[in-house]
Amino acid sequence: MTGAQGSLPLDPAIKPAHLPPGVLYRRDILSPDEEQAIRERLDAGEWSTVLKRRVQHFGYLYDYRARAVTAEAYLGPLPNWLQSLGERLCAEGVLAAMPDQVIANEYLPGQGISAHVDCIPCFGEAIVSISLLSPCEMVFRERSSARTLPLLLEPRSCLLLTGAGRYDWTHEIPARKSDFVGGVRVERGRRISLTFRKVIPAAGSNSAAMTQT
Ligand SMILES: O=C(O)CCC(=O)C(=O)O
Ligand SMILES: [Fe+2]
Repeated sequence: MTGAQGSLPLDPAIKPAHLPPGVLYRRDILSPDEEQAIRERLDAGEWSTVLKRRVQHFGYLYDYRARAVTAEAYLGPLPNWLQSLGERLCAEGVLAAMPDQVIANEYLPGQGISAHVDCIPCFGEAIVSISLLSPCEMVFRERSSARTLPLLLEPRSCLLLTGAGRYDWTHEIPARKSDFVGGVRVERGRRISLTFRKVIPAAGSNSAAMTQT
């Protein structure tokens, strides 16, 4: 456990019973101005098209095929703006340790990410995803049962995965153009997420039982 869990204020609208254990959700970690500044920075950078969705990797390159982060994958320190965001996550008690790897994911309406557990030997326990621009639903599935829990990720919100929510539940973003939330259809637009992780040194390849997209 990170020890950070207790200090992250839970969003009062999201009851803990509606989230897997170890998963915390918080709105408005970014201001609308910061959100736009991040979008501009990313769009000024180079989006990779190796996957169906576009991605940018910072700190370390994650090898989706080998499911590994090797020492050769080191790209250099996080750029200042991501370093500052990582420091803010630590200062606000979301993360206990500075992240050193960030992946920006872009999802156009109809795009998603299939059910997976983030690479266990590659990354530490705490994983944070910050959402930008458009809402979309994330679905958690308990690996030992058929239980599923949906969570609407709103723009500028922050999601923390630790403990069972990190290891014993998969998470996915269904590839849809809209989501039904509380009986209301919510259209998706272009969404960007920033996922913050800490690389485990000399990480090997992941176990065959895991999927990482
Ligand atoms: O887009 C997100 O919020 C989640 C991304 C994700 O699960 C991942 O990169 O492993
Ligand atoms: Fe993930």
